Amino acid sequence: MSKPILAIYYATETGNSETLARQAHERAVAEGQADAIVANISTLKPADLVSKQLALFVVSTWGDGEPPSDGCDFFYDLEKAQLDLSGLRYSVLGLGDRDYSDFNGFARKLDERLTALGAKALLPRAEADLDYEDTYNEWIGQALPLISEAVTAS
Ligand SMILES: Cc1cc2nc3c(=O)[nH]c(=O)nc-3n(C[C@H](O)[C@H](O)[C@H](O)COP(=O)(O)O)c2cc1C
Repeated sequence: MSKPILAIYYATETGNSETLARQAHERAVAEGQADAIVANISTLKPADLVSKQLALFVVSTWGDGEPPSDGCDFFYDLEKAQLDLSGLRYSVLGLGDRDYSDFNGFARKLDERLTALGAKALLPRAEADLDYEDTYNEWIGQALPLISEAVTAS
């Protein structure tokens, strides 16, 4: 199999998740993942994930535990899809607000669905509140060494 390329996807309504995903991408490139890509989740079809080996998802939650609008089509299709994602290692960072009853509901549903399709979590889902910087820094700080290890071992 070819060297894994890191793909970072974001789903956002007001841009916070995109900002963090782009920061994560810059940091990944600086730390050696030169071919890493960053993209809106709306550009992704669930079947595309079958051929991916490493992915990070930065997603917010809207409505009451729902995806932001750019994540709706992807997640609707992912819920219906019957795919073997056992070749994929991934992690989800959720952005939310603890004042909502379904805190980080979409991040949780996405994580659970990826696991149900056979994908393996590189590290547990992180759930950030409105002050998301510390949670983001801790999550990306843990994720990137694991990604480097996975690339080196492949
Ligand atoms: C109308 C509205 C609904 C929201 N619903 C939820 C929710 O159900 N659960 C949650 O954890 N956060 C909820 N949030 C908080 C957002 O997820 C949070 O502000 C996040 O940082 C937005 O990131 P984005 O700019 O990437 O969309 C909601 C915010 C608004 C304004």
